[in-house]
Amino acid sequence: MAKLFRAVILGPPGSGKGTISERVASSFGLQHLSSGDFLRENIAAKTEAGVLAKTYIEKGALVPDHVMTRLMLPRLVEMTRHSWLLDGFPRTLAQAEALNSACELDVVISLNIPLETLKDRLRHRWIHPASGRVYNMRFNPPRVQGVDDISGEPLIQHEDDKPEALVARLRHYKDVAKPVIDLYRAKGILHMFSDTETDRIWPYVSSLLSAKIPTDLADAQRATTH
Ligand SMILES: Nc1nc2c(ncn2[C@@H]2O[C@H](COP(=O)(O)OP(=O)(O)OP(=O)(O)O)[C@@H](O)[C@H]2O)c(=O)[nH]1
Ligand SMILES: Nc1ccn([C@@H]2O[C@H](COP(=O)(O)O)[C@@H](O)[C@H]2O)c(=O)n1
Repeated sequence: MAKLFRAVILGPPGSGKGTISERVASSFGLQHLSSGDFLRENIAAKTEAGVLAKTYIEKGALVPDHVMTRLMLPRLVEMTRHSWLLDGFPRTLAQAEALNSACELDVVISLNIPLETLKDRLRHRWIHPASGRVYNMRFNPPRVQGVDDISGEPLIQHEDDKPEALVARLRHYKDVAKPVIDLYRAKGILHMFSDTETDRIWPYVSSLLSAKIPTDLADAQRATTH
């Protein structure tokens, strides 16, 4: 069986992790696990972790490391037989060390996007909660404003995308992300991408993964996901 491929995508809120992760999943057949979406699923299901996490997310704060690790690592065990791309976790050094003790990563992608670009993107982000489909009134608008293209259900904006919560998220992200980025740079697996447009970053991410993911694995993964 071809060696499985494990990757992480890092970046501040609004940097395009979800957008690029969907393209990676579609192009290379990796399973995309978004920690933010998984948290929101747990919040909606009123699980113990979800109820606790909600109190932090509403304040634009990070969920404590032990809660995130206890939530994410068992989910990764369920995905043991798949190649995957992890989005939004790890967010802190403690989370990165917990992840590193559980599995070996092949690639870490880090998105470096200007602050004003992030603010503008999140101001115009609309989401269909049930599916997690993400829209942007300037980048990928829905056919009908405020309505999900597939289900016809209403779109919402995340509370923590609102400007007052966003400033806290962005300031805090910088403080906690640096040691994580330094850790993966020291491991020699960090690949940093900087631009204001996802469409300009994507070709470089795609080339990197094409070089790193064994062809037989990519073909096998695509076959299972299409
Ligand atoms: N204008 C513009 N919007 C973009 C671009 N790339 C992504 N977006 C939009 O910007 C918003 C943020 O993109 P996401 O992919 O959700 O970013 P993220 O890093 O996953 O954000 P979090 O979930 O908050 O961590 C979404 O509404 C995207 O549709 C781009 O190149 N230009
Ligand atoms: N490792 C993480 C991941 C997420 N959070 C909290 O969830 C919110 C939404 O996450 P997105 O990836 O969709 O932005 C985020 O703002 C954090 O409050 C976390 O605490 N730790």
